[in-house]
Amino acid sequence: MALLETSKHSQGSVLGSVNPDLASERQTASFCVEKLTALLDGGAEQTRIRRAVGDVAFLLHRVFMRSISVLGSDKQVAKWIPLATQHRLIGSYAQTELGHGTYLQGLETTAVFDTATQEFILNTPKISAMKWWPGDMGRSATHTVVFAQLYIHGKCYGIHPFIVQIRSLQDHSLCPGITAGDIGPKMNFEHTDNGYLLLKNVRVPRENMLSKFCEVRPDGTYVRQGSQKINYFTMTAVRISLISDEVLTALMKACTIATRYSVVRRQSKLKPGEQEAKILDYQTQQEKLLPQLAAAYAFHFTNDYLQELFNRGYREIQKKNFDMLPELHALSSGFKAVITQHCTAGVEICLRACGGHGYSLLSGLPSLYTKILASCIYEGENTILLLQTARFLIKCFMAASAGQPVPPSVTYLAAVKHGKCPAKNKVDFLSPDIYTEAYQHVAIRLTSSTAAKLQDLIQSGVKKYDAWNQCTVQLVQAAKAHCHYIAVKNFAETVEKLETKAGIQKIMKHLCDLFALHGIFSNSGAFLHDGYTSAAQMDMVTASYLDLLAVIRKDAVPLVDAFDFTDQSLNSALGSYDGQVYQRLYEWAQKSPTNQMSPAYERYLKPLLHNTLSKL
Ligand SMILES: CCCCCCCCCCCCCCCC(=O)SCCNC(=O)CCNC(=O)[C@H](O)C(C)(C)COP(=O)(O)OP(=O)(O)OC[C@H]1O[C@@H](n2cnc3c(N)ncnc32)[C@H](O)[C@@H]1OP(=O)(O)O
Ligand SMILES: Cc1cc2nc3c(=O)[nH]c(=O)nc-3n(C[C@H](O)[C@H](O)[C@H](O)COP(=O)(O)OP(=O)(O)OC[C@H]3O[C@@H](n4cnc5c(N)ncnc54)[C@H](O)[C@@H]3O)c2cc1C
Repeated sequence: MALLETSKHSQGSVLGSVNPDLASERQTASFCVEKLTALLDGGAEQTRIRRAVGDVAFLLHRVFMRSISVLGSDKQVAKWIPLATQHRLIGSYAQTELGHGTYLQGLETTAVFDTATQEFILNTPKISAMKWWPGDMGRSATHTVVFAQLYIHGKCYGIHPFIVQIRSLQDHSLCPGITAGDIGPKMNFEHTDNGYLLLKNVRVPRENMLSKFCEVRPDGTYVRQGSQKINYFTMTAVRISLISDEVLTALMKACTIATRYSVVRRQSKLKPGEQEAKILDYQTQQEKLLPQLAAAYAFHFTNDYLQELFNRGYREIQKKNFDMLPELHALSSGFKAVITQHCTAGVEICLRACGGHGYSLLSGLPSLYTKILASCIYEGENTILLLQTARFLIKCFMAASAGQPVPPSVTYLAAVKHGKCPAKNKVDFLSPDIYTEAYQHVAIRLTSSTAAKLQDLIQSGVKKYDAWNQCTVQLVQAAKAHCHYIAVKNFAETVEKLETKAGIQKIMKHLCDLFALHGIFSNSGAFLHDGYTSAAQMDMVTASYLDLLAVIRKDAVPLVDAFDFTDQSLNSALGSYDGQVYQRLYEWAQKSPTNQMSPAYERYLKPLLHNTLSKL
């Protein structure tokens, strides 16, 4: 869809004036929007830089670069990263095959080391081994990181990454032994040419196996530092980057579009005798949109926490200390799944909250939704990743129960479980201690009860793998509860440290309360299950939750303005900064290709209509 004239800056208007209904929402902000934007960017200087650079178009190219930067030796980084940074090559990440995406041990592409020529010979032994899905592989990429089973002197060492040139830098023709193309149409993911790749006796030099942690010496000796899963580390890195770069941005854009539209759209009479109400004045509309807004802020701060943990873990790994890797894998996996799932559902809620106009491509919402839906699948299908988190939780729960030390994010598993929620009235549920403890209680209960079921099954003679499979639904629940507890706890701790001036801490506290209470309100069974909270206390949660909607509603527009998206990046007739919705819808519709005379008229309609004419 063509980008029609929109203001280049988030505070501009090409149509001259800002819709008064939207303008009035900006006069009553309880906090400084510019300061909140700076907080989200990590400082005013970062805001200035971001505004200057604009939205960096994300290519799979960065996943290629990330593979080399985390798995490549210093020499390989020095050689390949400058070429990729200057776009003197276009990279791709070729791991998934037609027959395997999740089960990496099952990948069938082979890389056999030839000591005579000091090369690896890569092959696609059968159709199911064909690389299938790699982004930019279809037409664009000149190079790719291929994940293949490494064989030396007939012994398999598991999957390893190899840099392979697939297209000529002179004329973009396919290199010898390479067959590649596009995998065909997808559910609106056309901005990337996902492709297929077949390898037939493709030879690459020994230096092309990424060798920061694993190396093949000239005589064929294999040397590895850290666990064999270190070759999965790119995925850990991308899962964390993915959250901010792709998924959270989509939710923030959807919240911006739906919120601005909801103060411009007037529909039905709320107060008899007055003009039609802004749809955001309806409690149900607030209950659709404001928890999504709270989640966007919550997960922004969760991502800061993950990024800090990753940076710390990566520094340790570079010192060859791999102790943090399991916790990093468990958290990145769990949050990639929880946040992609929540943001996908959130974007859909925003789309549906805009009525018919939300369904128009001109709203920008359908393309946000279909694009973000893919994030629940790629970079690790969500169920698989939640089971990885659960595997870590069960291991740590057993260790904690035996009094052994466990990583910081799971020390709570050894905490004494509280019998009952101490809240006496609805105000108590605005206390982070009260709701954080409630989330902790549920997380401990789900992990401990599933661990007990697992143990009972095994002790009753069920094979371990069968017992595990019979617990996977509850293991997924435990993993989600673990992540929600950490997200709530982290949001509350972050708010505690915020500056009180400029009204930022107050509005963030309201959003933190809303995020936490929305989770309890919409998943009340988990909190009522063992009597930890009573039905009366659940009524208190509901009362505080609904009160918060009215409080936050007043700041809804300033809260989305703080995301600071330009009209160009929103690409939405409903969400532009000036709120001139109807004018833009009409203008954009007139210019839409759907308004060109269809060839079907000449071929089908005209003969029919002329035939009718002759009969009238
Ligand atoms: C700067 C960048 C910008 C990016 C900006 C993003 C924007 C993005 C835009 C869109 C871009 C689309 C990009 C899509 C790109 C793909 O989709 S790439 C392909 C993604 N594919 C996957 O994620 C595959 C998922 N599958 C897997 O990871 C593995 O098969 C599984 C599920 C972890 C199982 O592996 P396995 O070898 O069978 O291992 P398993 O027996 O389950 O576990 C063995 C041990 O390994 C450990 N382990 C497993 N994995 C790991 C790991 N990763 N780390 C550490 N330990 C691990 C386990 O914890 C376990 O430990 P213990 O419990 O034994 O102590
Ligand atoms: C838009 C898009 C872009 C992509 N880009 C890339 C790329 O650039 N590079 C790349 O290498 N790959 C890419 N992929 C592939 C992607 O990584 C895989 O599709 C993903 O890892 C899921 O694997 P799969 O397709 O084999 O699904 P499967 O694993 O076959 O999943 C199908 C179903 O089986 C279930 N299942 C599978 N195993 C288990 C189990 N052990 N326990 C319980 N349930 C199980 C899953 O939960 C799921 O419900 C992309 C995919 C998409 C959609």
